Amino acid sequence: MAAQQADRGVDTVRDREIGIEQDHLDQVYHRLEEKIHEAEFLMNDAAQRGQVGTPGALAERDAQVFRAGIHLNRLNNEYEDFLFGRIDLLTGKDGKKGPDGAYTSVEPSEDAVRPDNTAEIGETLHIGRIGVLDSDYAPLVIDWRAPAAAPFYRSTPVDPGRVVRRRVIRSKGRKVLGVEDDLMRPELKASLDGRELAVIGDGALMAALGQARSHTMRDIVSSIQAEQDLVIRAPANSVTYVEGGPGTGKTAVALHRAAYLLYQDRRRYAGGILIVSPTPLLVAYTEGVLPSLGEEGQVAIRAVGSLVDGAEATAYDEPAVARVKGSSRMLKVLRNAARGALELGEAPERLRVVAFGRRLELEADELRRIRHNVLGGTAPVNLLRPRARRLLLDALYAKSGAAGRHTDPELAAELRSSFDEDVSTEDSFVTFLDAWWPELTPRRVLDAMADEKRLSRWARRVLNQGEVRRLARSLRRDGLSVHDVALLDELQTLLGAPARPRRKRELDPLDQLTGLEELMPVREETQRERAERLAQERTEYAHVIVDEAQDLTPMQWRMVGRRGRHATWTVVGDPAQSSWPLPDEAAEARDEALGSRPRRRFELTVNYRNPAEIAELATKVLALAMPGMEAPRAVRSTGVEPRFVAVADGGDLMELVHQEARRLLERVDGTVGVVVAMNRREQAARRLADLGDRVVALGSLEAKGLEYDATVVVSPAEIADESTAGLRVLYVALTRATQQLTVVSGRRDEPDAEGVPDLLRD
Ligand SMILES: Nc1ncnc2c1ncn2[C@@H]1O[C@H](COP(=O)(O)OP(=O)(O)OP(=O)(O)O)[C@@H](O)[C@H]1O
Repeated sequence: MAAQQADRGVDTVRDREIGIEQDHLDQVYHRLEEKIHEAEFLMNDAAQRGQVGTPGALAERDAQVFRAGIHLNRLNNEYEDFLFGRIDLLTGKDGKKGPDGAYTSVEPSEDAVRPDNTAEIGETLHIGRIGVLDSDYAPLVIDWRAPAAAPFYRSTPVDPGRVVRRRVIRSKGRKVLGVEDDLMRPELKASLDGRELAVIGDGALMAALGQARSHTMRDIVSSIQAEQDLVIRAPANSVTYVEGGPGTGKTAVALHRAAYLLYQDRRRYAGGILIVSPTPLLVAYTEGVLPSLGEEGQVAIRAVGSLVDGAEATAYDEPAVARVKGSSRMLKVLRNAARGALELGEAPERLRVVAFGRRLELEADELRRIRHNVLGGTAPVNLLRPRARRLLLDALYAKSGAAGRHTDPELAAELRSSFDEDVSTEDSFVTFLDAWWPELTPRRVLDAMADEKRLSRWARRVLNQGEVRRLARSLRRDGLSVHDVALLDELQTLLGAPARPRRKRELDPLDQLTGLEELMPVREETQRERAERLAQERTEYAHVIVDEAQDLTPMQWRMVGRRGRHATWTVVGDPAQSSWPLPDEAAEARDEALGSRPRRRFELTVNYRNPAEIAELATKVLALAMPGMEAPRAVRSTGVEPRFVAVADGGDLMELVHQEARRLLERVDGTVGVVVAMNRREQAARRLADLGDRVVALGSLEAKGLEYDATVVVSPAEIADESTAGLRVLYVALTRATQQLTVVSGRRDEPDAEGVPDLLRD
């Protein structure tokens, strides 16, 4: 107690500054409560006068209620930092104000700084998750995405603009917990309200980076760095292409960009942003970030194995199979399969009908010719069925001898149409057509490819016998693999949509009255259901964000490309982390998906995740995997070197892994990830289950994009030897930890006396 009091005494400046921010936050909440009362009043008023109001007036009123409701919702969610930033600015060059009530000038006026290097703060802005105006329309909080908030992220001591002090405010619910300041113009003696500007703390970024990790990603809204901000706010009219090493914030930036785009042009992007993520684990890890930025239900985050309706693929193929399934060579095989699968209908050899009192027959070779003729173009197979039906009728009619019976065209046409009607309603014809030109589904064709003989025919001169055998075998397995999903999507295009019964939509009577189902917070369930329905029905998006883009195979690029044919794009990735072995082929498919839109390239260069000690070790693998490629610069160091342990002769590798995971659990507060080669993941999960849910066992391909306080990387050699891209996969595994890394080696790793495996020695 005494110590606490002493601390308080020392910290009077800090306390005073926290008090100032607390007063401001109180004002913000007070204002929001006022808005909510206003909204409630309006709501009652609207209810009372609902009978006489026009739908338009009701909509406007309800929209206001909705906006107030959203504020309330967000406040009630007790975000740790509803209000998180503040900038103190010099007076601007001109006196113009933007729509958010802040001055627009980026540069200080000429007389903002006096010759003796003193200055007055001309404007103070608070930055938060949403904008709030006071009753005189002066800004109490600026939305982080508004132009006026950009200097909070962009200003640096080298290029400070008008910013003198940049402050990060930490709060929980309605209580301000702390402040951290950065001075952008340390040479100035600036004052505010007659008092010298105080500077507290030593940087919010480091505080954020040092925090323990949980199973969900946090937003970085209070500490976005300048090079990241450039990407987040890049204009959306083209392709924003971002490369950066592990931990440079690519995923974080991609998610914040989605929120930014919605803020910029909600009408255009609402419900129409798709984020493609490599694994369901990464989806689960990241999906809380957008709600924490106030964006819920507007953006679809999908794993690449769940992009096709109804598919939830999580299984991985062995590398040799994945390599075939992902390759654009599959395109030819699938084309052949989509057409060849017509034989699955098992139609009789001949078609026999009776018309105009005569038996008419088409023989096998005639039928073959007709089918060949119908399939001549590139149209989807299912959509060719009417044409097939017509050509069959033509051939039968020709045989009937009726063609020359009338010279009068009208009579001839009448005869023909009565022939067509007779024949096409005849049971034998209907049954034959169903079997001869069956309606095909992608799943049915994919299943048909599991037959090795058939597949070998469809893959002639494209795949070799070994590839055919492995591919057919993998398709005989139960359930879909991640790579199968792109094949299904391709088949869907080749076959054309089968006629789907339209899903019945339950109508809410209020929806019909006002069209406000999106706006009413009280019917949140309906809103979410609607978003879900829209997401399911949607096949194209206004903006597509691809995370870990280096991993998309050519076939996956085609699938993703189809969802953004008219979209603008943000593509983030790191070639050094690619698990796809043929980068040139993927680049070609990517370029096709992105089309000829101009590209704006960005590079992220700072590693915010790994301490320098871990980054340095990973760089050794980078040098082997991608000689000449530069690693990002680690922003901090912990003084804790990676640890190496090797299993003793006759020892049990998983036992040692268990021991090491337990050791790390005691050393960190958050999560421990154990990364093993793919074929060990079930074994590892079983063995580590007793350590509780802070420990996660992962196959090497599942580690993509994730991070943990500490990681155990098990047998680098096993991971590196898994596939031809194995070294890059190992690089991913080694770059997941924010604090500590342990490398466990088996015999195959040829560890030296210190336990350092061959692959990680100098
Ligand atoms: N400006 C920032 N402020 C605070 N934390 C940050 C910032 N930028 C990145 N981080 C943190 O660094 C970590 C890595 O970020 P992220 O996962 O987005 O990187 P990445 O480039 O996608 O990495 P990888 O390529 O390895 O998947 C995350 O914990 C993220 O929150």
